Amino acid sequence: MNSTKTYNPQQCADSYLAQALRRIGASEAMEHLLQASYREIKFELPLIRKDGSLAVFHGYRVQHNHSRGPFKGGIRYHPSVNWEHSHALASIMTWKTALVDIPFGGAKGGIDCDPCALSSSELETLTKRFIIKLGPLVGPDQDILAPDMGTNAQTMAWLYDAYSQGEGDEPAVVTGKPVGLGGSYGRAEATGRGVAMVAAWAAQAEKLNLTGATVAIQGFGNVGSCAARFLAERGAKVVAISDVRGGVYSGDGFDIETIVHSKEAEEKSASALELARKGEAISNEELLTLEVDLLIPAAVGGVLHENNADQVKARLIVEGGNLPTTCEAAEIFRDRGIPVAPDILANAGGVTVSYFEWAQNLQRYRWERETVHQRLEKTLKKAWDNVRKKAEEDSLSYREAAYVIATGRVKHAIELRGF
Ligand SMILES: NC(=O)C1=CN([C@@H]2O[C@H](COP(=O)(O)OP(=O)(O)OC[C@H]3O[C@@H](n4cnc5c(N)ncnc54)[C@H](OP(=O)(O)O)[C@@H]3O)[C@@H](O)[C@H]2O)C=CC1
Ligand SMILES: O=C(O)CCC(=O)C(=O)O
Repeated sequence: MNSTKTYNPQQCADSYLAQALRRIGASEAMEHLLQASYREIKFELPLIRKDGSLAVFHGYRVQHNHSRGPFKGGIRYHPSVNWEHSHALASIMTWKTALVDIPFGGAKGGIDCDPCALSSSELETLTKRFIIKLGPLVGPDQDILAPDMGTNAQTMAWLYDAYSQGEGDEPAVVTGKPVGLGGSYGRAEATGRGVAMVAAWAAQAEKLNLTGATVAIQGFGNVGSCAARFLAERGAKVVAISDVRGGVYSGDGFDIETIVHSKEAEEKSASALELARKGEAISNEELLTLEVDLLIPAAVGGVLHENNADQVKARLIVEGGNLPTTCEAAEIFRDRGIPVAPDILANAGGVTVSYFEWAQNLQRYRWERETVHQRLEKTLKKAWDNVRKKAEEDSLSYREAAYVIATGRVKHAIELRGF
């Protein structure tokens, strides 16, 4: 579905970084420092499968930068997880937390497994071993874990439990936990909620009326489905959705609430696509080039690349997923005048509410749901206003402006701390 053979997430992240550092006048030595990770951890994860066979998976955690606060970022369970992906995703966490101005650095990692092919008890064992192997390198003041692709609130509960066995009860080591176990109201849907907010502000800036605007969303997991719900609430018409198997299209728009809240979906006995039965089958590649107002890639990286960017017909792209656009495609969109709200802004709602969860855990005090929503909106709006202003003042794309702001803040923090 994408140019995975040529997609190099690290090259992509480094290229966005290098452009920004040139703009802020950083030295080559500073560029080297900001590209490199602080620490990279890789380990074997043996697992005796239900049938008695031995499987060996690999765990990764890349701690990229902690100049502005403890390392922070998600854990991904997907066969594609490797050092290269973890490093690229960790570095963009550093820029994301800096852009929304929360007191964290950046990290990422995960396990190279297909979670759908493992039983719940196998996943629990693997997850608990993962955090035990990380030992003292994680903790509420060291590195705070969170969900990403293939992981969820249950995974976070297992991580919390395993960490607390050795360290005493410590919910702040991981965010995105179930609300009944120290999780924050609003974290589960925060990323998609933030995507919808940024989409609304960007649409307004680009003179695109969101009411009745057509939307195509690639990936209908946590981020994609929540973005769909909140955009539908704002009057947009979600005409295409997809999962790993492919997509569905309906010119009339899908009833997102029904799909998301249907009994089958909750029981996970049917995919979103099976539930959207009235749709016409399309491929994931076709979804990206539909004639829509708004395109939201909310699955894997590198799906918008040099071979399809010319065919994209959307008027606005909002990056729900991480690194969905290669640097070549970003240039094509820039030349074609298609605005892109970049991942480090558009999907920063998740880590923002993770910060709120961490703060609540440290205070041992739960905030009201409304407080979380209001503070999320305030944080993202400030970041959006800064990005828009910088883009206008310096004739930059939204991504270029976001990187200039974020990298400038991290560089400043490093300089203040000293070497
Ligand atoms: N969860 C979060 O809070 C945050 C997530 N993100 C990013 O958002 C993206 C999605 O994450 P999230 O929603 O949490 O993950 P989920 O695992 O909840 O959902 C992923 C979705 O993408 C689909 N998918 C997987 N592979 C492909 C593919 N090759 N082509 C098309 N669709 C595919 C999955 O289909 P199926 O279910 O059939 O496998 C599923 O619908 C990732 O890039 C992640 O890094 C960013 C910020 C925060
Ligand atoms: O909530 C978090 O801490 C991190 C979420 C994440 O992994 C991301 O923003 O890509």
